[in-house]
Amino acid sequence: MPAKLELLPAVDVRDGQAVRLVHGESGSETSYGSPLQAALAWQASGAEWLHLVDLDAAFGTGDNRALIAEVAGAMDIKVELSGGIRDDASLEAALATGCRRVNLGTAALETPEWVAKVIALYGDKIAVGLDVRGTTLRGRGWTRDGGDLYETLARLDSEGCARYVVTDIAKDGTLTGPNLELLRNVCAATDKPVVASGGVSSLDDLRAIAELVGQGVEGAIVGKALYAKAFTLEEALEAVSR
Ligand SMILES: O=C(O)c1ccccc1NCC(=O)[C@H](O)[C@H](O)COP(=O)(O)O
Repeated sequence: MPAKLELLPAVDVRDGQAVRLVHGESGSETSYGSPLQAALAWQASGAEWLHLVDLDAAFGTGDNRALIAEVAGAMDIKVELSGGIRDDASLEAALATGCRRVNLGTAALETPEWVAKVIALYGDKIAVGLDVRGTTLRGRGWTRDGGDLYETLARLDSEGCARYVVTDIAKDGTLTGPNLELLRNVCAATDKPVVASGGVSSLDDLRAIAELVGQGVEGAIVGKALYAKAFTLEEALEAVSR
């Protein structure tokens, strides 16, 4: 029997606040208060993972490094850390938070040699975020084109990348449902586990993603739907339990 789908509630941090964006666009923020309170609430609701994003570091508008370290340090659950991790210093700071793994995005597009090096050094502590519009990757906080999804995926696979976090930017923060076709296509192109991100709006969306576990989907990140109270995390965990 395939494993159950892992759920990763999201805490995206901008200017010290937990926020959700629409299509990842800077300026489209809705604020949801303290990132630490949000993370503690997801943990108390039974989450096994937290997806924690430093949006300022992703956009190059500063960083929330101290706050991110405080939130990650307060968690008993596994943390996946994303946003602006592009060189040795930012990677070391991210790993020093005690997070279970980091997502590299822009670096995989702009400094492939460095990414190959850290994949070899850190193994499954490194995931790569494949953030796409259509099949074109986007970097620098999703603001710049960065090449073809499937060419980059083949390169990263050949370098031993352990896992991919796949986001359809057109869906992200919109509550319009995940891009299941994209997930199926990426799973068909790699043997490595895939974490789905962007667009989850309902328990049925989560059940539909869970149907793809046998094809290689390991987890689903859920942001806006939880903050908008479309369902509770407890309901979501129950919906994907087997
Ligand atoms: O992860 C990043 O580095 C990032 C960079 C720029 C804009 C957004 C970014 N991440 C957003 C997320 O990871 C969301 O939390 C996630 O896709 C949840 O989406 P949704 O369920 O649609 O709110």
